[in-house]
Amino acid sequence: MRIGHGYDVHRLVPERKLILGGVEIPFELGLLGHSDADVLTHALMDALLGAAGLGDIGGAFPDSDPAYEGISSLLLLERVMGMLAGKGLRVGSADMTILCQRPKLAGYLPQIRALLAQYLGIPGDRVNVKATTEEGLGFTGRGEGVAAHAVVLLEEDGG
Ligand SMILES: Nc1ccn([C@@H]2O[C@H](COP(=O)(O)O)[C@@H](O)[C@H]2O)c(=O)n1
Ligand SMILES: C[C@@]1(CO)OP(=O)(O)OP(=O)(O)OC[C@H]1O
Repeated sequence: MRIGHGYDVHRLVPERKLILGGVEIPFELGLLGHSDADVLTHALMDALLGAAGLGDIGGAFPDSDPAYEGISSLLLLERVMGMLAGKGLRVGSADMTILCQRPKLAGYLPQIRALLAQYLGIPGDRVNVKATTEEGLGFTGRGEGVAAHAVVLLEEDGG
């Protein structure tokens, strides 16, 4: 069994979409990035790559490469899952936390969880997605950005 942790931050700005775990959330601001800036999926991919000993998303999908401009992070997650399969690894479970002052995310978490479980190839009860504010403190508290943490367990095929 292998464990991995991922963390990512993206800035909230006008005229961008707010996409978290592949789900578009209606809000007046969205996340800035080279890709779709889906901070939750980025943290998840970093946890998966970390557990597999495969580095990080910046190494796998450089933000200097125009091929990734505006790309859906779910497509990148699909590629990460292919990299894990190539090493004989599958996901056991995943737990994630989104740090976000606004908007309220509770109503979207079940949809995000179901979608990510599908991409991870595991039942929904092996995936958990939580949201918390940071009580108005720091950059997430001021609404300047959204951060996400992810922890995953990987299992070896046949293990
Ligand atoms: N953007 C957010 C942040 C939090 N929630 C939900 O509210 C609960 C309480 O949050 P605290 O930061 O006060 O602990 C939290 O457990 C989430 O369920 C949310 O929906 N959206
Ligand atoms: C996802 C990638 C893809 O180019 O771009 P960004 O959206 O800028 O996101 P970041 O979290 O900075 O990770 C780097 C890149 O891998």
